[in-house]
Amino acid sequence: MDAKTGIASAALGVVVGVAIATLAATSLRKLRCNEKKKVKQPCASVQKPSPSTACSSFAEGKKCLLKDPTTKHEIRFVKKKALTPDTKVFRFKLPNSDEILGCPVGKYVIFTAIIDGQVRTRPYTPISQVTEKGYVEFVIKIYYPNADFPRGGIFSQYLDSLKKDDLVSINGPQGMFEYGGEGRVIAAVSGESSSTGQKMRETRYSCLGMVTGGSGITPMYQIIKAVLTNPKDTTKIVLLYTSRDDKNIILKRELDTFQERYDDRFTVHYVVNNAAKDSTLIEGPITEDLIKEKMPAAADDVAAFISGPPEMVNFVCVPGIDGAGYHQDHTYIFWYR
Ligand SMILES: Cc1cc2nc3c(=O)[nH]c(=O)nc-3n(C[C@H](O)[C@H](O)[C@H](O)COP(=O)(O)OP(=O)(O)OC[C@H]3O[C@@H](n4cnc5c(N)ncnc54)[C@H](O)[C@@H]3O)c2cc1C
Repeated sequence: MDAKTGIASAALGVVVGVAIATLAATSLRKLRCNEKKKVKQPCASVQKPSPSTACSSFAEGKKCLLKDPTTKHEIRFVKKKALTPDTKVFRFKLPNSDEILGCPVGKYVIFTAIIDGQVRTRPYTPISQVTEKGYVEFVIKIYYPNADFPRGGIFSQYLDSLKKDDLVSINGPQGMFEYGGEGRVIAAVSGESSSTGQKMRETRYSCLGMVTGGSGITPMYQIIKAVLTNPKDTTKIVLLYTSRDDKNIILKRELDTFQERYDDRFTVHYVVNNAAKDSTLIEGPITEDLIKEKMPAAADDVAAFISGPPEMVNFVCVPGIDGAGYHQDHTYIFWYR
């Protein structure tokens, strides 16, 4: 498969891709990931045996709900809290209080529900710590009806209508790669899912450059949290995050707190398409040039992570990261659709 078109994900046609090529550079950034001299292949890709399924790579003896990617489990809706005008944190209880979900950092689960008599499925990315017992949280954007979309989003509105103690069905984990801690990215070779026990490639990075937009922040946030809250993890992160306007920046408070607390390791650049008059943020739209300017300089120990709406991913992020010189082996795309 063409690296730039991504990789077809197994069960539900969720397309995740790995992209990019060639050389280039970057310019001024607050956080510099490449202060050390660039060394050829400092963290070269290492072929490793499959980390097998679900919990094994991070749970160490913990009891997991998700043991194989296709089995469905019911989780119970507990509560939700608004983050922005159309985004909420949803909290669900796992069947047993002594078990963890079993979804590695960077992966997602599939929700299934019967809505208006039809079986519907959608992927969502947990944002709670992977070691959290008894519950799981998701940040979900609700697509409310508007003039352009009179029905709005089917599944997100269904989730928004859940009452306390309602059950929803999930299965997983799904996804092409996971963040294994201390800079390690574990990716399936040849586009196969790691959940199938396929051959894996593990690469260690000292820096992650992330480009994302809207609810595409969820996998990035989970990785950022995993990196920064692990005292053994010294990986640096630069996040370029685009939103509709100043009020619709999902998880901004949490990201700002991370930046204050870990300013030597984490930098976030917010880009807003309709900036408020007094906005101090970068005025959008996000462009290839902005990506080249803000991303860490490409190197073998620097990875590019991309997620967001497909138009942004395809027409801005991929060309931008490509132009910044990231090699396809070091570029990981969560393809939202
Ligand atoms: C791997 C992966 C992980 C994901 N993780 C998350 C996550 O953690 N959190 C999250 O919120 N989403 C996530 N998504 C997106 C999610 O799966 C759904 O696509 C999303 O919730 C929309 O589903 P829906 O059924 O509500 O909309 P649909 O009914 O599928 O609507 C289809 C499309 O219509 C358009 N639309 C409808 N109403 C509006 C509106 N009011 N304004 C603008 N456009 C509109 C949108 O383009 C929308 O995507 C993820 C997607 C992928 C592929």
